[in-house]
Amino acid sequence: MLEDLKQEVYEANMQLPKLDLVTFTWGNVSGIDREKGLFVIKPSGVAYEDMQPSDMVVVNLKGEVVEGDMNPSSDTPTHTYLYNHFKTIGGITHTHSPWAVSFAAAKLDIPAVSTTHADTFFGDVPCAPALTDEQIKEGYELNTGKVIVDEFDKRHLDPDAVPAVLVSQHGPFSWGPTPDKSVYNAKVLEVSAEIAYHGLQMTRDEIHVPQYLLDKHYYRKHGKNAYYGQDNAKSKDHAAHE
Ligand SMILES: O=C(CO)[C@@H](O)[C@H](O)COP(=O)(O)O
Repeated sequence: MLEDLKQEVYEANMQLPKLDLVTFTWGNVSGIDREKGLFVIKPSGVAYEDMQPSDMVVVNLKGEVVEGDMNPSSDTPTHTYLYNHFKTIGGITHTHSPWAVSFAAAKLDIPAVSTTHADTFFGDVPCAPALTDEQIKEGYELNTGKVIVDEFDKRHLDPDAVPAVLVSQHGPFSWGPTPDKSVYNAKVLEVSAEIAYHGLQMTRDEIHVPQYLLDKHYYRKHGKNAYYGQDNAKSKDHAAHE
């Protein structure tokens, strides 16, 4: 079942060590077949060099394993929650990449301070709040997903415009239309976090990129303005400035 998707998710997971995004097994990538309502995720705790496409685990949107001999990633409840609530995404990556985790440890958003960031993320990448004791008792991974979605709802953020988040004291989750794209976004996030950290250390000045730059990059990437639909007069006005 889903052999092509297993191959695609396997190859995306193999990128994590190659891109220096993981230590040991501290990362996972999944991909979804929306028509079948099933997603594929790497097995938990298996070294990347020992992993095979056939080891990938197939999970339904209730988070139940429907095929696979190994346990799915321990972050499967979070992937499940995100696929159920962010309907446009096709792949999710989670890592413990150190620069992004440093901002998560400090409970800080990653500020948009460079075009490196703005080319991929339309604005600051939010840090979702730490889970309460009750949420942890209810189920850490499940509530990690809920905390992410609640934070995006609270900030009125479009997950396609900002395809990543930090979970306090845990680390980054990124997503995209494909597993491969979610890994790309994870790497851009890590590089952006390192740039932001150094920029913030070097000056007390305001270093956010100007809003028009975020708008411009979003327009170039999505062919529409973040705040306006295609048919809005302002978007034509905005396009005139491209
Ligand atoms: O933070 C944690 C565990 O505490 C997880 O993110 C694991 O690091 C992911 O490992 P897999 O279960 O995917 O192998």
